[in-house]
Amino acid sequence: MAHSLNGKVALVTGGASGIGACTVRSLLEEGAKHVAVLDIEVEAGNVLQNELNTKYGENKVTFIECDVTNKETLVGAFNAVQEQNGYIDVVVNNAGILDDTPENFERTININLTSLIRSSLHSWKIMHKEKGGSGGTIINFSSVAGLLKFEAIPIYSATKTAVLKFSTCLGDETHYTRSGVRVLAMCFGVTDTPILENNTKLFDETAKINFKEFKLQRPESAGKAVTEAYKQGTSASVWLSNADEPALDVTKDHSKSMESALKVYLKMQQQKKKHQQQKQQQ
Ligand SMILES: NC(=O)C1=CN([C@@H]2O[C@H](COP(=O)(O)OP(=O)(O)OC[C@H]3O[C@@H](n4cnc5c(N)ncnc54)[C@H](O)[C@@H]3O)[C@@H](O)[C@H]2O)C=CC1
Ligand SMILES: CCCCC/C=C\C=C\C(=O)C/C=C\C/C=C\CCCC(=O)O
Repeated sequence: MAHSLNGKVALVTGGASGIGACTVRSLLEEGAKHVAVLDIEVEAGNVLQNELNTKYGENKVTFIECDVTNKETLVGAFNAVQEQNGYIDVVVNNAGILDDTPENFERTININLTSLIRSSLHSWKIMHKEKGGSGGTIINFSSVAGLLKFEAIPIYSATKTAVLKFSTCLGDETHYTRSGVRVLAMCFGVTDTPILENNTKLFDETAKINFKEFKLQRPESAGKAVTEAYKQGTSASVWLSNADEPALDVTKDHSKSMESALKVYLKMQQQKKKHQQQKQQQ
């Protein structure tokens, strides 16, 4: 059965830029009644809110300044959205960073995994049919780094693998039957967003990739894939959004994702090897 976004209230963490902002746009395109954007980037959040309220009508989007790692602020933001809209039907846990430096790896885990779990469990509590809720959907952002092996980013990859496992367990049919809470996982291939600018903060400097040489996925394709997965996905399903191709359900066959993703990443591996050889020759 296809699910509809018409009239739904959604909350997107880290929704002020990149894939999150494109997800906000796609949710509104699909008829969402209201979208709350939680982010630490106040200027970008306000600009997005104003732009989309002009386009779609007053009070369609609310920006809330929120660091997802702060428990009180996160729960406060959920409460504010519930008070304003009566309910939250869809939670998109998008906020994430890629910083595998030894100095900052704990923040990467905290944002990408701990806060995502906290947000999911809070959403679960609100939406759970046996706890007074009416069901809903949680969409958690993993990555091709949760499906394939990218040795240059071990910490980021660990968080994304854990997100994948957490989401497929929480969304399992045994839970879904009772909770009415669908949990989906999205795996994106490399997508052209500000996260690439932090490509300098790598675990291993020799792995530096020049992304300018590749045709990267457009963030709009990733945002569209999120709403496609929302419409079609069963609970605990895993979706791949790579190279601007339509969203692909890879729950049963992760090798499909390999097939699609490897075309791009084999080329990256070659570039990396060349870079390493050049360094050795210096
Ligand atoms: N761009 C890519 O190639 C891929 C991205 N992803 C995932 O998609 C998600 C979004 O990434 P992008 O849009 O690419 O990055 P981005 O850097 O454009 O967006 C991330 C957003 O999260 C916000 N954010 C960061 N820390 C936060 C915090 N503590 N509290 C609240 N908001 C916070 C940022 O301000 C920003 O608006 C991340 O989870 C990322 O891991 C997954 C696969 C590929
Ligand atoms: C090596 C750092 C890549 C930085 C790219 C920026 C963001 C990507 C976020 C993702 O979730 C995508 C996941 C993996 C990166 C894909 C390819 C990098 C290849 C790295 C390698 O082979 O060494």
